[in-house]
Amino acid sequence: MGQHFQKILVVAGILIGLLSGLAMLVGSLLKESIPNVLAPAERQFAFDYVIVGAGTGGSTLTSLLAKHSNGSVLLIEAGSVFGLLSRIPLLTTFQQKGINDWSFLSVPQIHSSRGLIEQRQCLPRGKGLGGSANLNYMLHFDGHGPDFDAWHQLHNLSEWSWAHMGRFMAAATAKPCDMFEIPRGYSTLTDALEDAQSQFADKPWVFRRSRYNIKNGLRHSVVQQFLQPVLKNANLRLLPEALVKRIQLSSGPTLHASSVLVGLKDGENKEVEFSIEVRRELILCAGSYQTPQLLQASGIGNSSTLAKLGIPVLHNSPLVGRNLHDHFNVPLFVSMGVAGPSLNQRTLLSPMSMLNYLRSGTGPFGNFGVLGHVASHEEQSPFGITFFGAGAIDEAALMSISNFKVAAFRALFPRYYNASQEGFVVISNCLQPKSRGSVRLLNRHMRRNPLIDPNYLSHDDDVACTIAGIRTALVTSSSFAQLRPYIHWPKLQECTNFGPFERDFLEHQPSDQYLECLMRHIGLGSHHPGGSCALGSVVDSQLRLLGVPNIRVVDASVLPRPISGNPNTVISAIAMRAASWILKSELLQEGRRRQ
Ligand SMILES: Cc1cc2nc3c(=O)[nH]c(=O)nc-3n(C[C@H](O)[C@H](O)[C@H](O)COP(=O)(O)OP(=O)(O)OC[C@H]3O[C@@H](n4cnc5c(N)ncnc54)[C@H](O)[C@@H]3O)c2cc1C
Repeated sequence: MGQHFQKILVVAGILIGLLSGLAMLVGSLLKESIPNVLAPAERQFAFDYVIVGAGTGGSTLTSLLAKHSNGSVLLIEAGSVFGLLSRIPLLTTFQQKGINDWSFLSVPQIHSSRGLIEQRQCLPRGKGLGGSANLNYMLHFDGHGPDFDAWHQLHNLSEWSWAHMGRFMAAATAKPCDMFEIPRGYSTLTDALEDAQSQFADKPWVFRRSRYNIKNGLRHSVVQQFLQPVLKNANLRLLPEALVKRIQLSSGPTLHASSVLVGLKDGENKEVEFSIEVRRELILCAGSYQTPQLLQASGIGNSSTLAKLGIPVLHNSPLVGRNLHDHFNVPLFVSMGVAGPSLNQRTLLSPMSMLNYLRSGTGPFGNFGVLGHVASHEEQSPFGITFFGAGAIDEAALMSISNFKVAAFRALFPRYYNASQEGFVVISNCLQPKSRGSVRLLNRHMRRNPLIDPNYLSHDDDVACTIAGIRTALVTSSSFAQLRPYIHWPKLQECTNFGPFERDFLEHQPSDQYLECLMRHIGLGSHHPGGSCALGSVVDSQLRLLGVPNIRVVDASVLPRPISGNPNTVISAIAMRAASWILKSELLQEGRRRQ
């Protein structure tokens, strides 16, 4: 039944894709071809700004430099364009493990992931224009002021306080008409969340219905918001399907990046390499895994680690690749005794669902199914709870993107075989996890994946904080009673020592030991990695690499601590902040030249 359901989803997706493709005008497809591609004859040119990676950070930054700078800009991206599938919100997970996903796997985890094959987590990352912003679940988060103030307090980074960053967040946020918000009354689950908001008004909890980067039923990512409008600007060139393999440094008055070595595959799949000269700045936007990979492969990192790998050290920067952080999610399935409607075969195959999507971009195909969130920002245990309105979870589809072992998947979703099930998934996490991992190299070849160790749950406080989220008891509160919910506490063989008996699951909350065991078996990474070239330790307060100031890092790797929510818009805001400094320094230089 599971595979049958997946086929139905794929067929429905293809149908909708074809029809909406036609309806959206052939023009939207034509836009997919990339203008201003760097011609072979232009490879000898020097560029004022060379930007590596066209993801969230890279696309946002490129748009501002292409618009406002007097210099030339080259954007180098390892992938090409994303297809139409990336734009249909509900079908976005079908891109994972495809050509637009780097499809990384973590190293085997020590403290978690015991229900996953080889204890390894899937770590999807977008590849192509838009990067992970075109692979992500499109959820928007307005930012949380105290996150930025904490950077300021802990690292003395006053330029990053909320007083400075608030307006950049506002500028990075799409206009309300370019977003989609789950409306009131969308389903019985959203009704229950509204009721819970009043019932728990005395708690320091923030309730919000999901807001998405979706416009007219289609993903509206940094590509549409920022990159597309500048693609034809005369000062911009793009180099797609090109991998930056090495940064070359020169000494001179100060140590600086002078060029990058680029590799691309020719028609016969042979590697062609050439160098591109950097005149002013090299800006790394390759994301939390590949920015530290590229730096280390180039000889910029911890000197003793690099020496052990036989990589000549160009610059000792001991903390490159350290401090990697990510949220860690614990999903629990809740079946309901009433109609949601939740995401299941019946809803998806209803002619009204398809009609609504084709007519107005609304209905279940027009969002990703996450309906709302609850966040508690208490200092001790800041936790988040996400409500994903899916009743029927397709086994083959989820297993392929989660790396679950069959037994773990079936314990988590015991009704996996019922494609018409009504229900939802409650996902708890710690908003400020303290566990820290690393990005290291196996060797210096950029076409080899780096060794990524998120080191989930290595800090015990993360366990306690996540348990606080699971124990909020929202689902068992009277606000949810109308749904006739039943929490399916997973009956994992490995956790039976801690698990209560069958009756106790109904009557009591399971013990902390059981919840911890569960978490260490079935918890999944959130795909929010950050911190591997952190502000204050690898880059200075203006994101310049300490010791090599004409290299700037503008992506999630600069986040010193996790973001208390979804990070995408924050990364765009960081890119805007970086652009303001770059443009200001241009103005200053010009002023000096004129004097
Ligand atoms: C499955 C998934 C779901 C998510 N859901 C959400 C969500 O709902 N809401 C939210 O806010 N966030 C979400 N995120 C997180 C968010 O999308 C990322 O945090 C954000 O996009 C990271 O931006 P970035 O600029 O750091 O890196 P990326 O966007 O990953 O960009 C890096 C780019 O660099 C390119 N690149 C890498 N190495 C090289 C090289 N050597 N040479 C040339 N190019 C290179 C890559 O191909 C890529 O395009 C999700 C992420 C994933 C993967």
